[in-house]
Amino acid sequence: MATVIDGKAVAQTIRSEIAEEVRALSQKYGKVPGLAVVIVGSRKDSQSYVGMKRKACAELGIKSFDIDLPEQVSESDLIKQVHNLNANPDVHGILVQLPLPKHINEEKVLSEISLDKDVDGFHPLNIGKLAMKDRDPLFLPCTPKACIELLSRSGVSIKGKRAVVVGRSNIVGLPASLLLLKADATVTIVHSRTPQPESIIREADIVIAAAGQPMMIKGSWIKPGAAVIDVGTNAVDDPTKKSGYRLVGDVDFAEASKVAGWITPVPGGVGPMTVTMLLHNTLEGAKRCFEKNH
Ligand SMILES: Nc1nc(=O)c2c([nH]1)NC[C@@H]1CN(c3ccc(C(=O)N[C@@H](CCC(=O)O)C(=O)O)cc3)C=[N+]21
Repeated sequence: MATVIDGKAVAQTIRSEIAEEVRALSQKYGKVPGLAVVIVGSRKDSQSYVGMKRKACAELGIKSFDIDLPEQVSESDLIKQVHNLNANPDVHGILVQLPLPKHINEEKVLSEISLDKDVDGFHPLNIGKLAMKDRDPLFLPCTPKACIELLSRSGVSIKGKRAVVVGRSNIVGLPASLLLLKADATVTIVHSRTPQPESIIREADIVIAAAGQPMMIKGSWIKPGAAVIDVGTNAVDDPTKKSGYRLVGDVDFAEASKVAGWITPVPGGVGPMTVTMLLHNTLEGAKRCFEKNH
């Protein structure tokens, strides 16, 4: 039976560490870290994620700046908001919740975020640095950073291991594979056009599942003893729930947990850690800013 990695508990531990550092900064400089969370439109999932982020800020003593824009906002008005936040000295991190409405060019908006406030790590330059040897981006993208942190806090070493990332999205699969590579794993990415992904996944000591396909990874696909990090957050219909749905990962947890050495659950695995890494990035950004101006 696998050790189930309790993402909520690890996140809580890190959150108390962050809260402690926020108190220390506030004593030393008389200022607290600030995070701007920008949301466009009213997608229910985005509203819920943004709500979690703002609530977590409040709990840790980080000041949150809430920018809520209508679905029809123009690209140039959104960029104006980003420029305002870039210029605001009380804001140390800027997050533009994705996905954006179709009429807005996502890459263009993300490129306007000041590099030293890019707490999502989505600025093309930060991603470029992530892809290069011996270059360090100012911020690591939150979900990939959450995956690595969960492995290291569970005592799973990465160096020399075979890692397979399932999915190649800009926000998870691709940066996660780059981070694993930086940590000296031998990395393979499998995706929707890979024939027989199971035969490749079976060779992995570390699996990061980020395909967005409910329970696609079966227990028989997992190498015995492997570490399985499940990034999937898929809502599936469940009439027994008051909400009418429940969240499942990309991994068939019931099967895989019998084979794996470590596994993260959904919910309660990577999700709470993603938000925590955002807060951690905000703290880092604020620290760099306070030290520079001191
Ligand atoms: N600019 C930007 N940055 C992001 O980091 C970003 C984004 N856009 N767009 C959407 C994705 C998704 N995402 C999640 C965050 C927390 C949970 C999370 O905490 N999930 C809980 C469950 C929450 C529930 O019950 O609904 C859990 O897994 O336990 C999940 C998903 C961040 N994203």
